[in-house]
Amino acid sequence: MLKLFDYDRQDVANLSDDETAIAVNQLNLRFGTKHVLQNINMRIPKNRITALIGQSGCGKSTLLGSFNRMNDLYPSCHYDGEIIIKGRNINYKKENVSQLRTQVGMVFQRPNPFPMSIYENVCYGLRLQGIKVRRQLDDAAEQALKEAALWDEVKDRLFESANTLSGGQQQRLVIARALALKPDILLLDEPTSALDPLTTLFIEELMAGLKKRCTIVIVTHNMQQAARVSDYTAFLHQGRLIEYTDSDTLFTMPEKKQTEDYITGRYG
Ligand SMILES: Nc1ncnc2c1ncn2[C@@H]1O[C@H](COP(=O)(O)OP(=O)(O)OP(=O)(O)O)[C@@H](O)[C@H]1O
Repeated sequence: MLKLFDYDRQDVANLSDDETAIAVNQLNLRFGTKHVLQNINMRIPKNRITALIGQSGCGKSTLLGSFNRMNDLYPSCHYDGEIIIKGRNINYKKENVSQLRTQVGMVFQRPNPFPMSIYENVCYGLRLQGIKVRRQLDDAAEQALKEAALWDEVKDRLFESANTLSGGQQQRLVIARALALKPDILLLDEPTSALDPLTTLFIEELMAGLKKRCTIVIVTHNMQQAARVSDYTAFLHQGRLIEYTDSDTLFTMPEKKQTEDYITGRYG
């Protein structure tokens, strides 16, 4: 299978702190009495793409949302264990969650541009940070739109409503909005499942380029996509991390029978 990007294969079981973007230690998460993530331990490497795969309901999105405390939005959610990002345990009660979410950006399945212009969408987070200087906003918007491979398509219509863009353009706009804040980590929750195959490939190529500047974690139901774009893949089953290794090994020589059953389509 053709990989979009070559990489030096690292052993994710033995990453040093310097090589690690996210270290998860003994993470347990419950919604009410439902134990959704069970004793998760993993290290996600910096500047690589890591895919989370598994059957519907196995906890992929919940694990992804743990990396920027999205699950805090649900009052029934309780968790313990550590998630270390840049030396800080982000599960610490006093963590500054809005600052965390600028460092750890998130893009969802359905493109969700705000009902405002293309330009204002990209500048939204910067304005919240208090940046007012027009030149600074212009430069940041241009850079983020270029990084999201959207600049050429929108540079002459920056002040039109974001709703006039196609679905694929809207998803790249949402990526640009996150990139404008210079995140260290980008979380993508099924970012292409609402897009056509060509647009999907375009976004996959974009991801391969983006990992030079940030760490990417992606939830996907599409195993071809995981095999194509990710350097590492974690397979979850009923809230447990069953197998986590480089994607070539996971998709060609999985160690666990449950992984093999899933990737060969025997269940899920
Ligand atoms: N806010 C919530 N309140 C209660 N239960 C929840 C909540 N969010 C998720 N769950 C439950 O937690 C479990 C894991 O859900 P999650 O969305 O993480 O799975 P997933 O693997 O991402 O599934 P899918 O592939 O279908 O999106 C499911 O049983 C789900 O019903």
